[in-house]
Amino acid sequence: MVEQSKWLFQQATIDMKSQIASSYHNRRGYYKFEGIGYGESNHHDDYNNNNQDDDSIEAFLIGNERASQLKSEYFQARGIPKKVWSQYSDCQFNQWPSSTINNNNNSGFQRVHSKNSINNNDNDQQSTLMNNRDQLFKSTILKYFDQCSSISLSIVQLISMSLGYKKNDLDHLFSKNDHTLELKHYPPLKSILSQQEQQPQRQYIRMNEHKDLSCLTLLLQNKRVDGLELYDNDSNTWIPAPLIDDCFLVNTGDIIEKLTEGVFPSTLHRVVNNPSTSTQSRYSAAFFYVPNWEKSIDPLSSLSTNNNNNNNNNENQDNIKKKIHSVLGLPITSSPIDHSERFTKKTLGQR
Ligand SMILES: O=C(O)CCC(=O)C(=O)O
Ligand SMILES: [Fe+2]
Repeated sequence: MVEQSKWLFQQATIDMKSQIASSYHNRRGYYKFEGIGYGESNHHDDYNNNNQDDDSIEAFLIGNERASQLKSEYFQARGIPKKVWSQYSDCQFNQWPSSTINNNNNSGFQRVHSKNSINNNDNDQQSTLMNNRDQLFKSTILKYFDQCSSISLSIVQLISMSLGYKKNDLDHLFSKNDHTLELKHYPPLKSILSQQEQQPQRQYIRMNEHKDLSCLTLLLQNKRVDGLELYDNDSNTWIPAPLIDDCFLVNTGDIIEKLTEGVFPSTLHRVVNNPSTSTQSRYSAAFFYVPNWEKSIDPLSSLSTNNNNNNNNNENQDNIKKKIHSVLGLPITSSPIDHSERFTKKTLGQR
């Protein structure tokens, strides 16, 4: 996975990244954001700025590849024919880096990789190699997405059993695998490095403290470059999360806190710049495991009373909807909640 991140963030050119740039209508794809300290400005349009001194964090976001199925209830309720679901602006779709669409359009990606080409034959070979590289990226990421989905389901099932409920009591919430995977690249901080010469021990915040609005987050970090810190409520201190080879870090999010009525509280965390690794890039892959967008999020304990307690369910649904919308700063509408909205770049500075 880290190899795939390195390929996308380090080898793809600005042109290639801009072709898969996320937008207001489709937040999936590539974008940059300012994560340091309290800087909340987003560099949404800054992929055109190829400034080597840019300290912004780069991100690439995908969701379930079968995007149009995720909101089937929504489309059906509005009588929208299935064949046009994928064209609706409500439908987010994955954007994959592709050298094939770039081959003949003089893209930066092709230019970089054709530098050593001597003749057309070489160019063809280069294209084939690049095609294979794109496909490897896509297949690895999609496989990783699927594997994270199954691991997360197993963890949720363990949580359910640990609280005395049936193993499969929560399964229905996740039947569509409507999750989000976000790769991130924290480049070495040029601006901070110069300040560090004066204060070598000082730590800098690269992503502000926040709780994830997911059920669970599986976090993969590259070896040796740590930086994640968790807040310990007992000692009121930040504790660095040690890097353990071949292990995920599993963060609990707001939704599991709601489902378990606080038994599994949402973890407050942040990313800092470890002074000893300031000169290195940090890569992370955060998999946000969330319920299907149309599901209401009710405490597990309400399962037995669900059938005769509809008013209460609506109240719970309204409360979580208000919470999500207040975090996002979005208007409250009568549409079902799109849980994945909270991972947009708009929220990153605030989390
Ligand atoms: O990059 C990391 O290690 C953490 C990222 C994170 O907390 C998030 O994206 O919510
Ligand atoms: Fe997070």
